[in-house]
Amino acid sequence: MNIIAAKDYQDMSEKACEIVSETVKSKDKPVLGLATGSTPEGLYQCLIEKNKTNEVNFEHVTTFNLDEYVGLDADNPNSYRYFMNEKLFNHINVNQDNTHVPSGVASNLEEECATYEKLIKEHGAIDLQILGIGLNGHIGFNEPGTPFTSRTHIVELDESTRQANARFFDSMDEVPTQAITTGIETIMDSKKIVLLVSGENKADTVKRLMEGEVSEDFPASILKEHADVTIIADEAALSKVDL
Ligand SMILES: N[C@@H]1[C@@H](O)[C@H](O)[C@@H](COP(=O)(O)O)O[C@@H]1O
Repeated sequence: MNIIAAKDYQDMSEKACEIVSETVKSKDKPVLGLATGSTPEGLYQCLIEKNKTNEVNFEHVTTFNLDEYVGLDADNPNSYRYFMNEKLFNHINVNQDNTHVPSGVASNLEEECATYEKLIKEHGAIDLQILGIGLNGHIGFNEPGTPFTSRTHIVELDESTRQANARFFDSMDEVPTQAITTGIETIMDSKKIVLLVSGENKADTVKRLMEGEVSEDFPASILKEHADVTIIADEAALSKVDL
């Protein structure tokens, strides 16, 4: 794993923005894997700026998001589709038809998982996958215990994950209990992975990622076995590790 130490959240976002921009510029039909959560918001803001100044063109870009809550549709402000439209897609020149987020309201969710996997395969592979990380080491919504061989599937969300994400909802009762997520193997199939981490509350998570063993108890640990992973973490997130 390649570690890039960033000064703060802004610096982390700008460094990630450079890598995404380079990937988009270097491919004819770039395929990006995108993440939600607070962590990549600064990256998306930076990409919007670069698109405005014509530095980066998203015309031929295809995107695949990692996950979606079961039961929330695109019009629900807490759905990840809504988040992506608001935070990125509505502000760049991407063809909306080429932006993919699993549907959490599909009538047959198992079928939706298989269709989503197939769609990714039809595009070859994800050139660059952006990841955040949950406090318990989850990537996408792959909670501890998820087999490393998993592909897109339905998950029961950990109580700790529901609590961590409750800040976006009016009450804990409204936080969905299930999600649809690309699997760990789906993520590992990406050609390049960039994991973003910011803030002191993730310092223990980063320490475990860097110093702990590879185990299904801590899903992100599998990233150590990928040939091209870069972690961009700010000083606060790195405060408990010796580099
Ligand atoms: N499914 C998402 C993850 O993809 C994300 O990485 C994680 C961390 O979110 P944040 O960046 O807000 O800490 O939250 C959610 O659970």
